[in-house]
Amino acid sequence: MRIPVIAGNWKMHKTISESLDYLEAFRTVGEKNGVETVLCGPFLTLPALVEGTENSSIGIGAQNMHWEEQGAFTGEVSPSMLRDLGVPYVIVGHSERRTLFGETDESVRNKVRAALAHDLVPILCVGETIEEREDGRTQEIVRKQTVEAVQELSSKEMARVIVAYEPVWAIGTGRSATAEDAQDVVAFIRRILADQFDQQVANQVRILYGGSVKPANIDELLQMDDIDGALVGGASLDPESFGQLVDAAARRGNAP
Ligand SMILES: O=C[C@H](O)COP(=O)(O)O
Repeated sequence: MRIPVIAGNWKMHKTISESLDYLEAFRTVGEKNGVETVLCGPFLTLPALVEGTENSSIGIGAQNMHWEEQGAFTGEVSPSMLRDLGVPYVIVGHSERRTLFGETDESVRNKVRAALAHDLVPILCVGETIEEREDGRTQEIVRKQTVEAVQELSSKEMARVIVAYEPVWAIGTGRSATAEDAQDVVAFIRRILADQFDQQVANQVRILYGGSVKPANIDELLQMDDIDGALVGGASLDPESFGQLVDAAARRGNAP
């Protein structure tokens, strides 16, 4: 059985002291058996988040990293720096990185490989824009982004990757994909993984949905066979609502 994942992406929100206040409130609601809970804060908050979640099951993630070990890359953070800090997860290829910061399929591939080589779990984001969806190109885009990112991995490496399907038009817009539409694309990603690797690997990989996930729509999303959790932006900023999402995943995990 795939363990559900609820990952919060704070994006460029929260100072160190705000992060600590958040943890104070979240620690009691965020730890649930059978759910992998992850908080991805801005780089500066990561040491406080790692320290503040010691002896808890809450995992901490970065929102980006460079793929090189070290070098003349002003402003960048390397995988070994994250590892050294005790950060186990990293978001890779978020659409905001792709569209606002020029991230390419090639850099995403390099980052996925580097994350795995440093024993970090990459949360690989893929998803189409509204124009691509309206042109009927969702599958083409999602296939390209997925294949380009994972094509050089071994099956063992692939099984450790978490994939997040995030249609760009649903991010921060309040307009979530319907659970059925999200399921269709997530199932399609699983078929791509079966083609690229094998069915066993495809069955193992956790695939999340992201895009305007909130307490009001999480249950229907989690009822879908192939959706193993959520990558959450806005609703992860409030410990109460993020806790409700974790609760929903715990209920799903406990369901017969
Ligand atoms: O990484 C998270 C996604 O971009 C979703 O953001 P959102 O929940 O605010 O739509």
